[in-house]
Formats: sequence, structure tokens, C-alpha cells
Amino acid sequence: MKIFTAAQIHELDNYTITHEPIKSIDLMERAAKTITRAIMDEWTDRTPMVIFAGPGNNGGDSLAVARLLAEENYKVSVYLFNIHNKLSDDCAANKQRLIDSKRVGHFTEVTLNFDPPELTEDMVVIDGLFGSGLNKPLIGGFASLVKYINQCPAKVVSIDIPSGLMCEDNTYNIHSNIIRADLTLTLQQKKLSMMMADCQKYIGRLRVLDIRLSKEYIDKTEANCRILEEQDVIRLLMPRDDFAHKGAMGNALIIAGSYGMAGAAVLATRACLRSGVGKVTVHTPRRNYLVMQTAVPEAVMQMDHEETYFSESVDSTDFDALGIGPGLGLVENTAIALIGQIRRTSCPIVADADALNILANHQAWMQQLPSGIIMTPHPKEFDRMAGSTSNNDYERLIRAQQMAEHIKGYIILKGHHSALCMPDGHIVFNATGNSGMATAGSGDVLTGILTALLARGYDKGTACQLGMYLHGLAGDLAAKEVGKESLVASDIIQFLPKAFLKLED
Ligand SMILES: NC(=O)C1=CN([C@@H]2O[C@H](COP(=O)(O)OP(=O)(O)OC[C@H]3O[C@@H](n4cnc5c(N)ncnc54)[C@H](O)[C@@H]3O)[C@@H](O)[C@H]2O)[C@@H](O)CC1
Ligand SMILES: Nc1ncnc2c1ncn2[C@@H]1O[C@H](COP(=O)(O)OP(=O)(O)O)[C@@H](O)[C@H]1O
Ligand SMILES: [K+]
Repeated sequence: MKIFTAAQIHELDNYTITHEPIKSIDLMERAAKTITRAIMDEWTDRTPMVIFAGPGNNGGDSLAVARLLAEENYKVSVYLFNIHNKLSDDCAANKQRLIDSKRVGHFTEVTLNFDPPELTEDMVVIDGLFGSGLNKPLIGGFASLVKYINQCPAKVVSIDIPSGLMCEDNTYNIHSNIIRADLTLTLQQKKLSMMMADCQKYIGRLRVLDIRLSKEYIDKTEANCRILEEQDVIRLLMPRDDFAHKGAMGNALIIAGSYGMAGAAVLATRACLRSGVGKVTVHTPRRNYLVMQTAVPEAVMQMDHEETYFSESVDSTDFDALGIGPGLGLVENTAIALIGQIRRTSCPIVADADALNILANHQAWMQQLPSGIIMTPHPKEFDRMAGSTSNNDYERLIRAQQMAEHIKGYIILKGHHSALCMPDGHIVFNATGNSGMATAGSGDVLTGILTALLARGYDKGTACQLGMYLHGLAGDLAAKEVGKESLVASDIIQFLPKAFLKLED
């Protein structure tokens, strides 16, 4: 699914109106019918509905919804906020339709003072104050109304987007003046702010409603951000040749683990082996030998000279991909070995965990990264690499996007919706995965998967997309079996086969 900007959404509406063609008021009616059905799915006609409508088309939508609900025998009260005595054409038309229908129990047009109604637990508030046309934070009377709604015990449903929330950048927004919805019914496409963890408290549960906006526009319009879907990923899969032999299926090198963190190396190596690669070699400190040999008998061991840490870069000419970082530790000799390794490696590199922490500690090295490097930071690792803490998730995402462009590399900013920032500025969000994966070692598994896919011959952008999707999918399949609470990183590896099978089906 493409994520369009507010400006593109406006164009999409207009394109639909001129090319379908359909009158804008009829398009609003179509949207309102879809929204009404979604509300009726959730609440019966015994639930009193209180609708707050704004002066624009979001208000128009909600007035039409009020009329349609009233026609379905819901008890409906409506407050239309027309402070500046200026309604959009379709909002004004829907105000008239609502009055003409005579079905709505209570209708107040607020032009000056507003005496708020009592909102009780059994009611549902429908928030149609502002949608994608919001262009500045809410203040004054609207801000007071938002605060009033937010402190009421009723359930709140936002039409299109919680009023007060911007579609993209909320850095300078006034957070207390944004509706906190229980359910958001967004029209046609998700908005960028809906992908951000720190905006979830406003959005609540999210449903995307298809209001049949122009498919032609959606298909032909380039979007900078998109959400990865199963059909995209299935197209990326490479078939496995019947005559394949291990030499042609990729040779992966994993450099991971230090004394006390052999587990990270085990997880990355196991995940790598489960992701289609021909051969995996793991380079790790001597003391990890027994652990590794026992835990991952399929892997070739290459022991470091040092007992407890990675100390010297190794020849990687025979390898097709390198995964480096899980459990590496931060001692200075390891740092020097790491940068040496990055410099002498010509195959694709995935850098994760301590590899990223080391780079963050040596900012000069950040400027010398080879183009095409893949880095998989979680938010804290990213902030360390960026040398500054981001105030919010949007700001961090934009920094990651800029960094990926600057270093001409790939950055997977990990989270509930991991964001792959590509060297050309595009951002791909992952939609698989669940909170059960918020457990130690999950990231090491991703490193292993990515390394395998690169070694197997997938190009970098493809490996990143396929890798994060498979990782989340395996986590979702694991969660179904073991539950989110009990899920551990090894479960993700255990369910990788089923994740592959699901995509190959
Ligand atoms: N145009 C269309 O064909 C469709 C539009 N739809 C609805 O229309 C919405 C967008 O409608 P609009 O573009 O009219 O925008 P909104 O309804 O979000 O509001 C726009 C109005 O609010 C004012 N405004 C913006 N920020 C403000 C602030 N902080 N304080 C006070 N006033 C502020 C603007 O000047 C403008 O008059 C969507 O979210 C969706 O709900 C749907 O009906 C689908 C079809
Ligand atoms: N709530 C969540 N929803 C979806 N995926 C998650 C969630 N929490 C964590 N993950 C995934 O799990 C992995 C965690 O990686 P990371 O933080 O590096 O863990 P570790 O360092 O313990 O290996 C990431 O790929 C992330 O996307
Ligand atoms: K709204």
C-alpha cells in the first residue's frame, strides 16, 4: 500500500471526482456510507451517537454519517462547529440534507458559545472535526473541545484521522490538542503518522476503509513511502533450481559473539542456515568453540586468535555476504578489527548491534562506510549513530532517510513497523511482526536472515524487504503457537520454515 502525503490525498480526491467522474457530494456520500457500515459493525442502534462536525469536508463526512445512522434508527446528536460562518460546499450541502431528513434527534450549529453536552460511558463520540485538511495545530475553542472529548468516558471514533493529528509531521504539534480515538476509520490509504509508534495513542485501533478512490491515480502516482504487502514479497522470491548445489546457493560469513554473548552468534547463524543459504561460516572467539559447534553443527567454525573477543579482520574474498555485529562487544581491539573488516570486505555487509554501537563511538568512521552497507539499528542504536536523540519517531525516520541517502546505504530502523530507508530516499514499512518479538535476540535473527538472503544472491533492496517481512511473519506464526508472552528469539527461527512455506504456497 502506498502512503500518500496530504497533498497527494487531496489530488487523489480531485482526480476521482473528474475522472470517474463523480460529483464531490456523491463521493462524500459513498465515503459516508462506508464509514456508517463500519460504525454499525461495531455498535448497535442502542448506542447513543454524538457527532462533532468541523467546517470542512471531514465535517461534511460526519454530517452525512449522522444522517445515515439516524436513518438506521440510531439516536443521534450533532454539533456542527461553524465559528467563522464558512463551511465547505459539501459540508453546507450535508448540513441541509441533515436538517431536511428530520431524523436527527438533536442538531446544534455552534457559531459562538458552546455548551458541551454530557458525554457518558454508554455513548460513542464521532470525531469529524478535521481530517487531512488540517494545516496547523488546533488552538482556542477547538483545543478546548478536544480536551473535553479526551477526558470523557465515551468511546471515540475518528473519521479519517484523529482531529488535530497531522498526516505527516507532528513535531511542532500541540499534543494535548489532538483527539485520542479508540478507533480510527481512515479513508482509502494509511497516512504516514499512522505508522509511527508515538502516534498510536491518538489513533487507537485502525481500520482502512475502501471508498473506491481512483485506482488509476493510485497506480500511476509515485509515493515516497509504502507498506510492504504479501503480494509484493511473493514477487521477490527467487525459485530454487532443481539442480542447485550448496556452492551455488551462497556462502555466508557471520562475525559475531564475544565471551558471554555466544548466544547472539548462535541465533544469527541458525537463522542464516534456515534462510536458504548454501554454506555458513561463523567467525567467533576461541572460547565459543564448543558452544557453537554443539548448537549449530551445520556451520563451519572459524576461530579468532583471541579467547574472548573478535580481534582481527579476516579474509572475506570467498564469501558472498557478511553479517557482523551481534554480541560482538565494544572493546577497542574489536572496534579496530571491525573497521578493518568493513574496509577489506567487498561483498554485501549487514552491520547490526555492537557493530553499530562501535561505529557510533567512532563518528569519523561513520563517514567512511562503503556504499551499499546495510545497517539494522533499533531506535536507540540509531540515535547513537546519528549522534543525537530524536524528539519523536517522525524526526528519527527523516534522519534515517537522510543518512541512508548520504551514505548511499540501507538502514532498517527496527520497530513495530520497521522502516527500510533506501539510498534513493524511498521508505518501505514492514507490516509483519508483533510485540512478542520484543525479546532479546530477535534482532540477531534478522541479521542472520538478511545475511543469508544476500549470500543467496538477492540484491540489497530485495534482501532487506524480503528479510524483514519473513522475520516478522515467522514471529507472527510463532506467536500463534506459543503466544506473545512466551515467545523467545529461537521461536522465530523455528518458524522460519513455515514463513517460507506460506510465501511459496
Ligand atoms: N474531497 C473529497 O472528495 C473527499 C474528502 N473526504 C473528507 O475530507 C477531508 C478533508 O477535507 P478538507 O480538505 O475540507 O479538510 P478538513 O475537513 O480537514 O478541514 C479543512 C478546513 O479546516 C481549516 N483548518 C485547517 N487547520 C485548522 C486549524 N488548526 N484550526 C481551524 N481550522 C483549520 C481549513 O482552513 C479548512 O477550512 C478528509 O479527511 C475526509 O474526511 C471524504 O469525504 C472523501 C472524499
Ligand atoms: N512490538 C513489536 N512489533 C513488531 N516487531 C517487533 C516488536 N518489537 C520488536 N520487534 C522486532 O524484533 C527485532 C528486535 O531487534 P533488536 O531490538 O535489535 O533486538 P535484540 O538486540 O535483542 O536482538 C526487530 O526486528 C523488531 O522489528
Ligand atoms: K477527524
